[in-house]
Amino acid sequence: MMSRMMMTPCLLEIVGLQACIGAERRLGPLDLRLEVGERVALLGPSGVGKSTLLRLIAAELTPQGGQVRFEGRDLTGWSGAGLARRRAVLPQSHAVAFGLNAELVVALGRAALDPDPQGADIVAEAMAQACAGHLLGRRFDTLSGGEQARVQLARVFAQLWDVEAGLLLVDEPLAALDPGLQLELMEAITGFARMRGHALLAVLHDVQLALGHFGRLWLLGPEGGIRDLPADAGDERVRQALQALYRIDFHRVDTPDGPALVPARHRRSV
Ligand SMILES: Nc1ncnc2c1ncn2[C@@H]1O[C@H](COP(=O)(O)OP(=O)(O)OP(=O)(O)O)[C@@H](O)[C@H]1O
Repeated sequence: MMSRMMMTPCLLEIVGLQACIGAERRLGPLDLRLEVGERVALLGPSGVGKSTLLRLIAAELTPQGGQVRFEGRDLTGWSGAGLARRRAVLPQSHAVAFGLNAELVVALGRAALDPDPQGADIVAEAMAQACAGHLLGRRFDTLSGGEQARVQLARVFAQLWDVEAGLLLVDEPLAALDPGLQLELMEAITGFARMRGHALLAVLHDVQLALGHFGRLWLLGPEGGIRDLPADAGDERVRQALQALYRIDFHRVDTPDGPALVPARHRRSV
């Protein structure tokens, strides 16, 4: 793996990226790198600009300054179809045409790809992998929030099903799910990415999921800068940085799964 990563150019390179956040705040300038197969959780307080950054990386927004390079090429040099073959985006909210059934929504993930006789099988397998196999034939707009989230996850799985070393961008993919399903889908997402060598960048609010399933944390603060730290609950720098970010204390506790950071009941005074 190491020799492959040394030979492969950086998957995603963010150089001096700047953007507006609402009317008054700015994001950046940011300099960040994501290598092939890496897993990074993007954390920060609500409204700080996480989705905005993800949309800049997805080429859905244009920066005010700087560059996002994907596979060595500025995003402005990619066609929509070219990007769709190499990276998939799961946004925080989805608008879906009235009346589509679940497998049609999943098949939309492959709409920009060449026609494939295996397409229907891939859709069914992607739904199974996203714990949505039982929703085949159901109308999307009759599904619960958690069921819709699984179908949308299956859509991005279908898009990158037969791609290697691509990029998966997901924005709060587990927000509408119960704790058991959160864990199951977190493992489905990381397992899917690991098997194909995809890099994964996920906006999350759950610190424990971020620490347990990712290699690095990008901590986005209200001043528009990012701290890049290992996703290691045993690292005191991580505890300190999370405390400053969310303005709460975190207790470090030992669990059978290793160290964990648990929010304290009192608010931090400074
Ligand atoms: N289209 C838009 N027009 C105006 N303001 C916007 C727009 N999109 C986002 N914003 C503002 O930019 C700021 C950052 O929004 P963003 O969705 O990136 O934050 P976030 O960190 O992802 O938040 P959350 O954790 O609550 O999802 C917010 O104040 C938001 O109101």
